[in-house]
Amino acid sequence: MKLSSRIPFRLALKQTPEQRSSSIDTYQRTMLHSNLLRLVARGGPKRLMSTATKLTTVEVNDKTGIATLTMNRPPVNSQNVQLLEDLQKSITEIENNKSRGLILTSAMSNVFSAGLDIHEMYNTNEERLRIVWTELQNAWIALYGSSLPTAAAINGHAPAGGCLLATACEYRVMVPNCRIGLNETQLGIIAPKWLMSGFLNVLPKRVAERALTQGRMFTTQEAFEVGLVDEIANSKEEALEKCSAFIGSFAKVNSLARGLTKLQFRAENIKEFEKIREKDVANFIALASRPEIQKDMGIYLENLKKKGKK
Ligand SMILES: CCCCCCCCCCCCC/C=C/C(=O)SCCNC(=O)CCNC(=O)[C@H](O)C(C)(C)COP(=O)(O)OP(=O)(O)OC[C@H]1O[C@@H](n2cnc3c(N)ncnc32)[C@H](O)[C@@H]1OP(=O)(O)O
Repeated sequence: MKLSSRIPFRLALKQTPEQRSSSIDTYQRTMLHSNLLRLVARGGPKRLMSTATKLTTVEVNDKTGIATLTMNRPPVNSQNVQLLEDLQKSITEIENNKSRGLILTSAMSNVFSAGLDIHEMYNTNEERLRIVWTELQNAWIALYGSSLPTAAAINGHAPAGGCLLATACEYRVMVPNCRIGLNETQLGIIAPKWLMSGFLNVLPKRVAERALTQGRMFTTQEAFEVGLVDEIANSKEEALEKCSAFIGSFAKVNSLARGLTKLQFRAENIKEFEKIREKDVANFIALASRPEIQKDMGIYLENLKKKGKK
């Protein structure tokens, strides 16, 4: 299955009759392929890999060779240093074990990830802020710069850092009635350029600029309509199946050629990021230490708690 051949029927209708019949044909082949993969994914024995991690698990499907990396930090997978480090360890392990692809998902029932753990940035010292931001950078680059096929099965809300992880992947499938986006401006903060790269990869510049300046959180349906997510699934299981089908679409492609091609698309963003990463840590520390930002964080945390008690 070629990626370029994944044309939904609604787009196929706008094509010439020749294009349409070829698209429908490839669409049917795609569906057949994905149904086959689903059968394999369901039936395939799963192997838990030996990750020495506390907050992530890795399961490899022996039949498909696809690894599922699950974040498991209740209640909302907020990204503390431990989770960010565990993500990196698991990604490295999946790469070293020559899995055919990586699916990122969450063990929570309604949240993919709530983004950075605000507690880790509140009332703390510069050294801790340095570690938090460096580990966020490291986790992002491990995922964004991986040559493996990557997909996110977004089985719940994905604000801020949650959206960052999802958009570092090549493909996104999301369950209904959730929200995803980079809401930084709503919080009175500015996301640095590298943090927007995944978002800018998948959205037209104009849509991305508006969403980022508004701090917009898209519903699942809205995210699908603008292309922030590629498919909607009715359940986590279906999302995992659709992600497997996406990764399976590379079955007949040379993996080295595929990986290098992917990295060529991402090289400029990665180079820019490497150039500024030290300075970016210093900027973050300066911003997060500001008394008014600290005050806002305290208020934000209080409001989250109050909302939780309602
Ligand atoms: C103003 C603060 C900003 C920080 C500024 C830092 C400096 C600048 C940096 C610049 C760039 C930043 C890049 C990335 C930033 C981030 O990722 S910041 C985090 C942004 N995340 C959010 O705004 C999401 C907040 N959470 C929610 O909206 C909801 O929790 C949810 C994800 C939609 C889930 O809802 P629900 O299932 O109803 O759960 P809740 O009841 O709301 O939450 C359960 C408990 O979890 C706590 N919690 C939620 N999110 C966080 C979090 N991000 N960090 C820490 N804790 C969180 C929540 O308080 C509840 O706690 P208890 O009441 O104690 O159970």
